[in-house]
Amino acid sequence: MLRYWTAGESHGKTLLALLDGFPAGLEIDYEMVNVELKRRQGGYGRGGRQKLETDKLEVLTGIWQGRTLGSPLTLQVVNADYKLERLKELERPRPGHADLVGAVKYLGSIRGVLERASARETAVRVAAGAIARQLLRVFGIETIGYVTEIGRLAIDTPSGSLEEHRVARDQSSVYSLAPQRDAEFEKLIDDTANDGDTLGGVIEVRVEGLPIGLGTHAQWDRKLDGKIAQAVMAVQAIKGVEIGLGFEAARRTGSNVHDAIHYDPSQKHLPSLGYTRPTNNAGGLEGGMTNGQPLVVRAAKKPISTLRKPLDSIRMDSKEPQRASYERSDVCAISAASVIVEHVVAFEIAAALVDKFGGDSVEEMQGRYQLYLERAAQQ
Ligand SMILES: Cc1cc2nc3c(=O)[nH]c(=O)nc-3n(C[C@H](O)[C@H](O)[C@H](O)COP(=O)(O)O)c2cc1C
Ligand SMILES: C=C(O[C@@H]1CC(C(=O)O)=C[C@@H](OP(=O)(O)O)[C@H]1O)C(=O)O
Repeated sequence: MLRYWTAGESHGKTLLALLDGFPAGLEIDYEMVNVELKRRQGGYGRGGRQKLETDKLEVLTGIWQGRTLGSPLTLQVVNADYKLERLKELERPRPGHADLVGAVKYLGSIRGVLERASARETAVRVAAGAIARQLLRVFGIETIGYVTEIGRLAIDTPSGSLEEHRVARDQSSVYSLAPQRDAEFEKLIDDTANDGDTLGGVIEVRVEGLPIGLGTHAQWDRKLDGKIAQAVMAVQAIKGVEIGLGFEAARRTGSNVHDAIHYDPSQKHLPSLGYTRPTNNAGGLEGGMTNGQPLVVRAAKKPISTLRKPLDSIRMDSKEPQRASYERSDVCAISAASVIVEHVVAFEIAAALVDKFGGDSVEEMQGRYQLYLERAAQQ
């Protein structure tokens, strides 16, 4: 079983991720991970913190001569802005952040809660996901995440190859697939910031090259749609997850939702084994299992909670009404969230891949993967 946990506070010494169950024999590409860490730090609308940080991956355990050993991997991203001991308590909880509930629940301080609730923690989730993506690549599985909506402004997803999408996304200051519309989005973010307000948006993640049969229908907590939904929903500020048509499927009749099944023997050698679907409304998952089509996941992110023009709140000590606290903050972090969601989805796919083809090493997994494709093609 491949799984991970993270540790670390936003302004603490360091952030750690502990990956257990990662197979032996993968050569870790640090540069690829660092590119994703940098991308997560970027996107138009980020606050001052990102000028202080230059996130870099360190691997503390589980590798020898650059390759994974099959023993637990510990990933580290050090915080440049380490100042936790000097930081003061926040007196007025920010609506939408973990401040109020956390301080009540833990019978403690707002500071002690916000430090861990903060999305700074996602740096190591991206590192874990980027290493998972390197495992996926061995099996020809590729991922991308991009922004499709910011506030009320939307962009249709153009059809194109993953590679074309990557080029477009990497040219866009907001990580959309339509860099020519950046100015519109930047203006919206600037105007909102000038009003002392914040923005959220919608992200889409695509995964291509998936074989039929990752995940299972057999037990509720092993269904891959459920696992993906949990991983995505557990990203800070994500409030909705859709797979394929998602909520739109509820509004259509069955014949306008379900993807017809065709067969093309010339595609028998592909991971989709020759089964073709003229549409992909299911978003690549049926019965909690991958169906050989691209996985399409969307996530809705709420606006940032810390407002320069704060909402009503109270003082925790006296309970008298006061505006919520304000401290340095992002105005819009949807672009960063697109990187995070891509990587948490990638991790779940890698975990499902290890579940199905797992052995102790990548080489063993490859052997089992080939055997499965050969046998499944005879069904
Ligand atoms: C990439 C990213 C950056 C974020 N930056 C901020 C921020 O600067 N200020 C803030 O108040 N919330 C920020 N958030 C959102 C909070 O972390 C989040 O709302 C909070 O932890 C409460 O959790 P919940 O929204 O999931 O309920 C950010 C979220 C993400 C994904
Ligand atoms: C540090 C990151 O995001 C932080 C997420 C965050 C929050 O409350 O979630 C609050 C801000 O922290 P700070 O007060 O230090 O500026 C963001 O900058 C990061 O993504 O690397």
